[in-house]
Amino acid sequence: MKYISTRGTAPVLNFEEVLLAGLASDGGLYVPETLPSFSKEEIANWANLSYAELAFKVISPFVSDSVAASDLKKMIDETYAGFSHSAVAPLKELGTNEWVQELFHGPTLAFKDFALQLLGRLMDYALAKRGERLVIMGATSGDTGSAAIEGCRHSDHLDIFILHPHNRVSEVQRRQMTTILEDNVFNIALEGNFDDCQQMVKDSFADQSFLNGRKLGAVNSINWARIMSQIVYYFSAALALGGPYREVSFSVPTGNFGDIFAGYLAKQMGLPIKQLVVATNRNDILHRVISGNDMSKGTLEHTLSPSMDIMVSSNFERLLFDVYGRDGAAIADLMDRFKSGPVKLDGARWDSVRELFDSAAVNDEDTCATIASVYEETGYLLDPHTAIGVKAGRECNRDASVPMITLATAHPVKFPDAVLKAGLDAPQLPPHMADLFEREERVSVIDNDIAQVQAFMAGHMHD
Ligand SMILES: Cc1ncc(COP(=O)(O)O)c(C=O)c1O
Ligand SMILES: N[C@@H](CCOP(=O)(O)O)C(=O)O
Repeated sequence: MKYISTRGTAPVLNFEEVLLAGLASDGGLYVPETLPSFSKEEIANWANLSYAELAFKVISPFVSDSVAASDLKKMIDETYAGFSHSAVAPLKELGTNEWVQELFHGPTLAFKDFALQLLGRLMDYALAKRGERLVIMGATSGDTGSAAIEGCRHSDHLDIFILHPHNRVSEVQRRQMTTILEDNVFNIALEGNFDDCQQMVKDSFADQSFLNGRKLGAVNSINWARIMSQIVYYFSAALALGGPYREVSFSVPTGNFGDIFAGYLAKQMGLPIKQLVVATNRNDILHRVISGNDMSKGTLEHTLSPSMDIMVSSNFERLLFDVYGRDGAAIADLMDRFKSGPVKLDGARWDSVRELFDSAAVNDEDTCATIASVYEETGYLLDPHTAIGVKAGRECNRDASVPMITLATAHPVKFPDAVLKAGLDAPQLPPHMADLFEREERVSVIDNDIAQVQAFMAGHMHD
C-alpha cells in the first residue's frame, strides 16, 4: 500500500514511513493511494469474528508491506484485550432503530483508545526494528492526550509532549494526563485554545530544526494510522445489526473530522451506510460548510463538550482531497486561502459533500436536555459529546426504518459538569481511576508562543 499527500508534492511513502512521519512534508495529510474494498459476501463472512479478528481483517491491507501478519495479530490482540468489555465496542439500544455504540471501554474511557493503544504498539515495533527514537508532539482538547500518553508511556523509543488548552479540558481529563509521571511524558498547558495547540504541532512539523536532528512523530488524527484503526468499529456495528445486507446510519460527534472520516472510508470500502451525520457543538464550522458552504472559522467557544471545541478540523482536508478529484494543487490552494480567511467550496464539490453527509449543530442547553430526557426515558446516561450525536441523529434521520447508530465517544464520568447541569448525579470513577483526585500532577503552563514550547521540548527530550 502506498500513501500520497493531500497536497500532492510530498514523497510517496509506505505504511511504516507514514506511521512515523505524521504530517506530510508539504503540509498535507497522507491517504492511501487506493482503498481496499470488500464485497458484501466477504463482509458477511466476518459476522462471527471477535472484535480483534475483525480488526485484523480490516487493518491488514493497509499495513501488510510493513508489518508481518503474525506481529500485527499479536499487537491487535494485546490492544483489545486491554478493553474492559468483552465485546470491545458493544451496542446499546435506546429506542426503535436507535442505538449507541459504546467506544469508551478502553483504558482512558474514550474512543481514542481504539487507535492509540494500537498506534503506540505499532510505533514501538517500527522504531525497535530501525533502532530509532521519535519525539511525539500532540495537541489535545482532552481525550487524545490521555489515550496517547497511555499508549506511549512504557516505550523506550518515544518521548511524548502533549499540549492541551489551559483550563479548557475537564478536570478528569486533565488529571488523566498530568498524573502520569514516567520520565518520557510531558504535559504542556498552553495559554490558548485547541486550534492554537494544533497549529503549533503542524508548524513544528514544518520546521523541525528545534529537534537537533531528532525526528518528530504525531499521535493526532493527522497520522493515518489513527484513522485506519477507527474504520473497524463501523464494520463491527453494522455487522451486529444485520449488515452488510441491511443498511445502517451513523451519527458521529465531530471535532477534528477524524472519526466520521473513518466512517466515510468504511462506506467507500464496501460497507452499506445510508447516512453519515456530522454532529457538532456550537463550534460548528463543519455544520456551516455542509449546510451553507460557509467555511469560516469564527470564534472558538468553550462548551460543555470541550473535546469538540475545535474549528480547524484537520481531516476535512482528506475529504476535500477526494471531493476535488484528488487534485493536490487545488487542495494546497484552498487550504492556503482558508488559513487567511473564509472560503467557499466550488459548487459541484459542495454538492458532493452534501450528498455524503448530513449535519446538525447542538448547543449546550440542548445537550443537557438530551442527556436528561434520554436518562428519563431509558435510564441510560450519555456523555455530552454522545448526547450531541443522539440529538443530531434524531434531527437528521431521513429513514426511520434504518438503524441510526450514534458513536458514544466518551464515558460520562469524564464530564461531570454536563451531567450535573442536566440535573443528574455525576457517575463514580471506575476502580482503576478511583484515586485520580489524590494522585500527584505534573504539568508545565506555557504561553501561547511556539518558541517557548519548542525550547521546553528541546530541554526535556532524551537522546
Ligand atoms: C469525546 C469526543 N467526542 C468526539 C470527538 C470528535 O472526534 P473527531 O475529532 O475525530 O471528529 C472527540 C475528539 O475530537 C472526543 O474526544
Ligand atoms: N478531541 C480531540 C482533539 C484532537 O483530535 P485528534 O483526533 O486529531 O487527535 C482530543 O480529545 O484531544
